[in-house]
Amino acid sequence: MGRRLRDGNVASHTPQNPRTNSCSRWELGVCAAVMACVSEFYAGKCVLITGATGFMGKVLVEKLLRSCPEVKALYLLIRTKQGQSSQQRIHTTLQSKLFDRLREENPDFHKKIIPVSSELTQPGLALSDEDVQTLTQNVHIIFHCAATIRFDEPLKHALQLNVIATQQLLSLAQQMQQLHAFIHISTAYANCNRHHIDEVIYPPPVEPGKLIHSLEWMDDAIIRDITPRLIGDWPNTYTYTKALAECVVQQESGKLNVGIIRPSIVGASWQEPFPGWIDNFNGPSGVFIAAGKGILRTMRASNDAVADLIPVDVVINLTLAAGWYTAVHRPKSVLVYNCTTGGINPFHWGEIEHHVMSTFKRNPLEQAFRRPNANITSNYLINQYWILVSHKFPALLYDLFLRLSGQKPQMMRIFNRLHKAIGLLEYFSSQDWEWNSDNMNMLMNQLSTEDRKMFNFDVRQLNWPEYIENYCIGTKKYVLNEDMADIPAARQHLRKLRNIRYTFNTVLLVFIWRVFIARSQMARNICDPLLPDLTTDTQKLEYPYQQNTAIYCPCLGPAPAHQAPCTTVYGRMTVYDRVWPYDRVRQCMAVYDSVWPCTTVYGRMAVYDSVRPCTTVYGRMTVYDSVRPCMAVRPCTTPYDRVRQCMAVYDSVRPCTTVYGRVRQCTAVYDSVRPCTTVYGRVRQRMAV
Ligand SMILES: CCCCCCCCCCCCCCCCCC(=O)SCCNC(=O)CCNC(=O)[C@H](O)C(C)(C)COP(=O)(O)OP(=O)(O)OC[C@H]1O[C@@H](n2cnc3c(N)ncnc32)[C@H](O)[C@@H]1OP(=O)(O)O
Ligand SMILES: NC(=O)C1=CN([C@@H]2O[C@H](COP(=O)(O)OP(=O)(O)OC[C@H]3O[C@@H](n4cnc5c(N)ncnc54)[C@H](OP(=O)(O)O)[C@@H]3O)[C@@H](O)[C@H]2O)C=CC1
Repeated sequence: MGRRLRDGNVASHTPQNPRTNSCSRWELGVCAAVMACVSEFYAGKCVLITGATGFMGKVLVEKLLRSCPEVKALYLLIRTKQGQSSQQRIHTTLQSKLFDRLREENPDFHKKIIPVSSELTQPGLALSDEDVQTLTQNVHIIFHCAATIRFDEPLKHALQLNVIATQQLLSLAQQMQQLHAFIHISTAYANCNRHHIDEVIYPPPVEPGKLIHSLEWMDDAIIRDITPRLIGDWPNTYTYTKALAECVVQQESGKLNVGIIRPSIVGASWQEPFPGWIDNFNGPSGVFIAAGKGILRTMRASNDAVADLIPVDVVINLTLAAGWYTAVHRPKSVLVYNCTTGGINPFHWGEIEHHVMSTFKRNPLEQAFRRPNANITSNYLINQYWILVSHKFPALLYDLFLRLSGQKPQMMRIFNRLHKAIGLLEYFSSQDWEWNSDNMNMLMNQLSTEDRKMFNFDVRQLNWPEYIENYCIGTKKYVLNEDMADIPAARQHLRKLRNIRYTFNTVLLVFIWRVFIARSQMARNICDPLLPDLTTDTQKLEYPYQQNTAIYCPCLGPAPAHQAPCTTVYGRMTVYDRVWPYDRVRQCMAVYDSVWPCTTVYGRMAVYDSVRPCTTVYGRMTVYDSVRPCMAVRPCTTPYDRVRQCMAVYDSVRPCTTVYGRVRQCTAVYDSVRPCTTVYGRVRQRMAV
């Protein structure tokens, strides 16, 4: 148990009423020792909440109204947005599925909600005088959740909302006559430039007042240029301004009772109001969805790094309990609560990957782009390779398909956005931090048995595989609004995708084999010995070339004597094209065949000799042999087999083991034709003779 002093040092913390189950009757006179102190504390209280239309704000409003039904009023500071007033916006927010359980239990819950129009980035929070008066007279507890959580927010705007608005809210709080507690929601990553993070407010990277003053006169372009220098060790403007906000809270808290909650990565609900509730793409949710849709195949993350996820209901339960504790026990200094799981019940990104993939295979998302199969790696190059092969290449192909079918290409655009988003998250998934959570434990010990159940934030009980499964299903149901009844159709779609993949892979393999491997001697040298030699001993004796050709023609049988496969120009050209796509040779052979199509080896040799009598072993043997084995060996019916057969014959003349040697061997044949300055000229000449 430790209390933090304003100078950031840790001191031993003794609650002002150090009883077991210390529900303090003496300060606010609200509860009995084993009763639900927290909910009774909120009875009759007016609570001000900022950020109530946001992810955490909504869960806070719901939980407060459901578990503290005697709360008097909730003042929600909401800005007008997209032409909707704060009243209309809260009305829309309350329609969310999140409030279904509350609607059932207490249909009149909305009567306690009082929307107050407020733009937090404006002077005086843009509150009307009347609203200021109402708030200063009535509010007992403030929960400040509003913030910009975008990692790419321009520094000036992030500062305005996360720091200046906090400052203004604190000065409004100072005017409040009945305020018991001010709870500020920060983030566990406010000090992510450190590896070990205690529950203290660390010295700010820069004096917030000075920075605010400097940025006031600078134009946006200058600020953009100096932002990387200003934020230094912090990965983005969000974490940087959250660190400054903590400092502002400490500086401006005066006599207020202040608590700071630092959640790590807030995920879907664990238990309340129902498992798996989530309504946005932030943090890991977007990554899970992208992986479930089969779009995301690779991401940089460390398998062994702790994934410090924390369910949103855990954060809200802790926040409400901290509100109670701060008001009742009035710690002398700002108390910071690191609300994390890593130190208590660690789970790793590698395990998360496994459970996310297995859940989405069992409960597929609709209209997946590919079968879910994402892998994380900490290696930059491997990740880049997979981005190229598994992201960009399929995106290009799909866009090509869309273009050809008259639609607008979109896949590359989606991938670019995804890469931007995951690029911003990688900092958090590639390393881990150690957070001290003494104050969270202390607060748990302060709760009555009843409260521990009602405001449960004991993450030791969290069963990760179950939680991740509910989380993934939650993204399907509440973010993508997909119906669970349609899962069989989604599975069918995955099966279709699998068949398409098998077909595509087979075609690709054949293509690669024919275009690259079949032309590479090195690859053949590797592959050929692996193929079986099915030649019988008799065949070997009868026809020595079969020893060379057998391995290329595994289904050898005695060939009919008259068989002469090289009978067409096309077949002949194909053979040459495969061996060496050299236009002149093709031309020559085409000319020969068109002049005198030969069906026997002797005939062919005669043609050859009529153009240029072969005087070299290479030239002679190669031409002769390339024809001869074809006549004896039957099963080589494809051009590809034929080429291999020919090459085997070449090898029998002078086996080559290097690519270079191979090329030379081939060119020896061509060279015997080459002395003609032009082939046509030569042939015409010869023909004339
Ligand atoms: C299976 C693999 C398993 C391995 C998993 C590994 C996972 C690692 C996860 C690490 C998470 C670390 C989080 C650290 C959090 C720090 C905690 C906090 O305090 S603070 C809390 C954390 N704060 C944050 O997480 C904020 C991070 N987000 C941002 O900063 C910005 O949204 C942005 C820069 C990413 C995109 O900006 P911009 O290009 O202007 O685009 P818009 O904003 O306008 O949105 C465009 C579209 O994209 C959608 N979408 C949004 N986010 C994601 C996403 N992550 N992804 C995908 N999609 C996303 C969005 O819904 C929208 O859809 P639509 O409406 O068009 O259909
Ligand atoms: N989500 C997470 O993973 C984590 C969040 N946190 C902290 O929790 C808090 C809540 O986060 P979360 O709910 O996820 O964030 P959301 O982005 O979901 O919600 C932000 C809220 O702030 C409000 N807001 C933003 N700008 C203004 C403005 N100018 N005037 C009035 N209201 C404004 C938004 O209102 P509007 O609807 O009008 O935009 C919205 O209600 C933040 O302080 C964040 O730093 C900490 C750790 C992790």
